[in-house]
This record gives sequence, C-alpha cells and structure tokens, in this order.
Amino acid sequence: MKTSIATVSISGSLPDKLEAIAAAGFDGIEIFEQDFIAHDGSPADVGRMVRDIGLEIMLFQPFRDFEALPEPMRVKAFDRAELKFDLMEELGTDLVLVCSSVHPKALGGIDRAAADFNELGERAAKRGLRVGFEALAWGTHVNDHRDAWEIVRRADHPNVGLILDSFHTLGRKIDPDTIRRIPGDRIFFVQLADAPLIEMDLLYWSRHFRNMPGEGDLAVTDFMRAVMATGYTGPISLEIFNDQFRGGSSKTIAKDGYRSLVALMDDVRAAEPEAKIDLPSMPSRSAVEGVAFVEFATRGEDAAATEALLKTLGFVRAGRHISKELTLWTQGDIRIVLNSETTGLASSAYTMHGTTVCDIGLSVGNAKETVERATRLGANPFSQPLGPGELDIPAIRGLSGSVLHFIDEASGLRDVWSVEFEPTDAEAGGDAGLTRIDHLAQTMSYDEMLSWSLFYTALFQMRKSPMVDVVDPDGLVRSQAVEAHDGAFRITLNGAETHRTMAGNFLAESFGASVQHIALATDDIFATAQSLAEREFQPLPIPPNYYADLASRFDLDAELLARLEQANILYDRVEDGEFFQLYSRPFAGGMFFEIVERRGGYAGYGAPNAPFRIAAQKRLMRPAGMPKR
Ligand SMILES: O=C(O)c1ccc(O)c(O)c1
Ligand SMILES: [Mg+2]
Repeated sequence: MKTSIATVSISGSLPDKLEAIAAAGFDGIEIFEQDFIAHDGSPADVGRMVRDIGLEIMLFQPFRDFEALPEPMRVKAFDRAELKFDLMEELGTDLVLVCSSVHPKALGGIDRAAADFNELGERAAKRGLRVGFEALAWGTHVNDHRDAWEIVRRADHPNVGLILDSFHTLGRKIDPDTIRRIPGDRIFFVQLADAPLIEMDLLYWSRHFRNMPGEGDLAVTDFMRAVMATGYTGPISLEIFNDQFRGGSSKTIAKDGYRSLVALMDDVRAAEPEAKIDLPSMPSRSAVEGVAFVEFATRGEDAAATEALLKTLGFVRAGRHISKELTLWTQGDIRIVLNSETTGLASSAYTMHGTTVCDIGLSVGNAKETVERATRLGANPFSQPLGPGELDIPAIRGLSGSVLHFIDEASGLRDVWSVEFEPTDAEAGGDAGLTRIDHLAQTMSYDEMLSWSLFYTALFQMRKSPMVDVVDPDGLVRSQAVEAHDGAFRITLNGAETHRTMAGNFLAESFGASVQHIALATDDIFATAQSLAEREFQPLPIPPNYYADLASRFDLDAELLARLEQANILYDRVEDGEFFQLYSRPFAGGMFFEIVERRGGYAGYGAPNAPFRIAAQKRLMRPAGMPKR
C-alpha cells in the first residue's frame, strides 16, 4: 500500500512541505501545480529534490476544463495538455489528474467527453503517460463519479482511468457502494478527505473545510471499503484543502495525515476482511477503562497549596513513594499523585508551566499493545530512568509535551500503588463522597483541536461528540468531547482563539499546559457539598441572577432551587437526564476542579452553564491574573 499526500495539504514552501511529508512516513506526493509554479527551480530540479528526499511524484494535478469543449477551444485544450505532458516528463511523473470541466462553454455529452479522453489517451500513451479523470462535485456536466466512470469506460483506452475523491462522492451524498461496480484496475488513483458536516456551497466547503479522515463527519471508511473491495492496488492519497492547515505546523499536519491514513486503512482491513490491504498488522484500538491516576508536578509553597485544596475536597494522603518525592492522594477510585521531584518529566513540566498536570494514567486491557498501536500511528514512546523497585510502566508522549501512562491488570502494573508506595497514616474523617474521575478537560489553541481529537480517536475506542460554542465574556471557546463508548473515559477538548478568554489566558499564563480542569463524580452532590463545606472548601460563587433564570427555564420546585442556590450548584436537564455541577475557585494560574452528579443518563457537560461559570471565574481572577481589554 503506497501512501501519498497532496502538497496543497501542507503549509510552507515546497522544500518545507517535502521535508515534513517525508518525515511523517509517506511514500509519495501529488504535486499541485500551484506549488510547483511558485517554486524557484526547474521541473527537473523539483523532480530531483522530491526523489532525493525519498519521495515519489505519484500524480500531477490539476488539469482543468478539458473535456467536451466546442472548437476552437477543443484544439487549444489539447495543446495545453501537450505542454503539461512536457512538464510531467521533466518532473518525472506519469499520471495527471484531469478534473471535470467547470467551463461555461463545455457542451457535455458522455460520448463527446469519452472521445476527447480517447484522443488524450492516445497522446499520453505516445509518451508513456497516463490520464486520470475526476468528477468535481461542482463540475458543469460531470459531477458524479458514476458519470466520470461511464466516460472513462467509453473512452476505452488503457492509458485513461478513473480518479476517485472521497470528498466529491460523499459531499454530494452519493452512495459509496456504487464504487463496488467499478473494476479496480480502471481506478488510477484515490484521494481521501473528510469534512465537518456544515451546510454550505460545495466548492467553498471543499476548498476551505476539508480535513483528515476521522477528523470530520463523512463516511470515509465506507468509501474506502468500497474502493478496496474493487481490488484497487494503487496509491492512497490525502488531498486536504483546509485554511487552518495552510497556516499550521507542516510537521504536525503531515504527522496527523499519516496517522489518519494508517488508522483508516487498519479500520478498512477489519471491516472488509476479503480485501487485500498491504499494511503490517497492529493491535486494535484499546478500550480505556478509566483514569488510573492524574499526576501533578508541583513544589514548595505551590505543593502545600495544592495539598490544602485536595484536603478541602476530601482527599487523604494515602501513600508516599519508596524513593521519590511523590505522594498519593485518594478518594473513592480517584488517585492524584503530587510529584515534587527536581529531575525528570515532572520537574521540567513544573519549570515550564508551574503547578500542572504532567502525566495521566489510563487503565487499559493491555498496556504494551496500547503503546505498540500508538507508536505505529506515529506517537513517541516515553520512558525515563527507573529507580530501584519501580515498575516499568508503558507510556507515550501525548501532544504538547504531556505524557500518558498505561496500566493494566495482566502485567501486574495495577499493583504499582502497593509496590511503589508506602502507606501513610491517612487522616481519619471519611471522604466527601467523590467516587471517580468523570472527565478531564484539556485546553489548547483552536488550531490544535483536530490533532487532539484525531489522537484520541485513532488510538483508543473513543468517539467525538459535536463541537459546541462556549461563550466567554471575552471571546468564543470551542468545546468538543471525546468519549469511550460506555463513558468510562471522557475528555473535553477546549480550543481557545484569543488569550482574553479564560481558556486562552490559562494557555498564555501556563505556557501551553493542557489539563485545565478535572471533574470528579459524586452520587449525591448535596451531601458532597455539605461535606466539603465542613472542610472549608471554597466553592465558586454563582450569582442570584443565574438561579432566577433557572426557575424560568426549568420547572424546578422551590426547595430544590433554594438548595442549588445555597450550595452554588449549577443545573442542567436534557429530557430525563439531570446534571449538577459545583466548581472550585481557580488555582495555580487558572486550573480548577469541578464536582458533578449525573442522573438519568445525562451524557453532556453542562454547556449551557459554561458562560455563567466562566464569568464567575473571571470575576475572581481579575485584576490579578486576567488582562483587561
Ligand atoms: O478545488 C478544486 O479545484 C480541486 C482540484 C483538484 C482536485 O483533485 C479536487 O478534488 C478539487
Ligand atoms: Mg480531488
């Protein structure tokens, strides 16, 4: 299986693009004419540069407005084609993509177009070149791969084949299974792109909003299953026109592309076992069974403040590490590790971000296989020197310098708490009813959200929920949840566009830390609130206006409303499901804890409450932390 990516998908100059594409692991490229024209070097130089970096030019594109033109335009179109054939010979590529005409004078007519392609095929054959025809979703007469295939079939020339592009098929809601009728050897090239489902003009959608397979909402896996069922053995290529990617990091985008392509083809192989897919086998996605621990890097006075906060939340110090400056704090199934080491990962995380979550432990079925899959998908394994008596726990680097450790039953890693930690005499007094980690919220710049959601959905059995807009008084924050199917592991990704939002300010103040808040579950929020009050927990104050509005939005009885207000608890309801949220005050540059109770299958995150919660947090942070406009 040869992998490829169109140069248009990546930012930078042509050499920058090639370097990022080669480093990510692709075999070749589709060279976009624009990228070539903008480059200062001859076609032969470009061909050499591509080959020297270890890539192959698999396609030259696009050649526009060719088929079914009236004379004298028709003759001119053939002349144009001959010039591009010269260029292809110099570049060293044998395949050109002809996209269906958008020319207002194009006459249409399947046989007219077929005759043009037959002649183009003859001319190409004389030079050992090939021509592929792609139906653009907005082509004047040809805008459906079924019509493009009929033209290729009637052109009846061995040097003329079909090019499929998932966007054009799926964007027009054409059933991808219609591809199964096409002989695989007549398909010369396959382009893949996903896209978010947004109602808009097809051309605009295609040129600005495409994204990597798995990052959007189109049925790219079904499309590719159909392609592979035909016996197609040619290159599989990403062609992504995306405004963010054009301005993004070339290395990250190329890596994401490779990750998405390999994960997709692995899914296709599992779903279409008869298809021949030449891709080394890899472990399937791990099911994350829960958060095994969250580790904070913190030191000195910061550590004391964090400990004090944990105590007000009902945590107790349950263990001390046998050889390192680590303490374990527990409540219910929640484990929080405070790491005050002055070397290693936690130390550098603290130096960079201040008190921060430096490591997340996830419970999985098989930790080794989880790391193996991640590595195959381009993640970097992580390890640091082990002290005496320490277990070697498999880990990878997440994005933005974070680390994920994987803990499983089979390898005995779940015993790490008794092996590496000595019990301390936990202070008596019972807990506050917090049972488990409901979700972790990671903050990033908006441009990084697709990367992160792809990271989680490609590595783990997780699905993404629709993006929601969260209104901060100083700007918009986009929020998207990525969840294990049974809700055992939930992450919310929050993308900030400006540093003036609560999320953006956290990013700026912490130099890009990622976990901004941790939501802890309780089965009885009122009992927990009471218990926290006894521990002098300081809740985030919620103003009376919020409760007055609540009374008008939901039919709540007066006593419940009063209890909510008295305890500063936020409320949401969807059908029969109810959600209760209680927040801590911000600490350490904008992190915070949330306490939640879900009733009746409520599956969301209280998005309607977010604007009021954020405004309340910002009131507490000004003027010390937050910039005023
Ligand atoms: O937007 C375009 O014009 C365009 C060009 C070439 C392609 O392969 C394509 O899918 C779209
Ligand atoms: Mg295309």
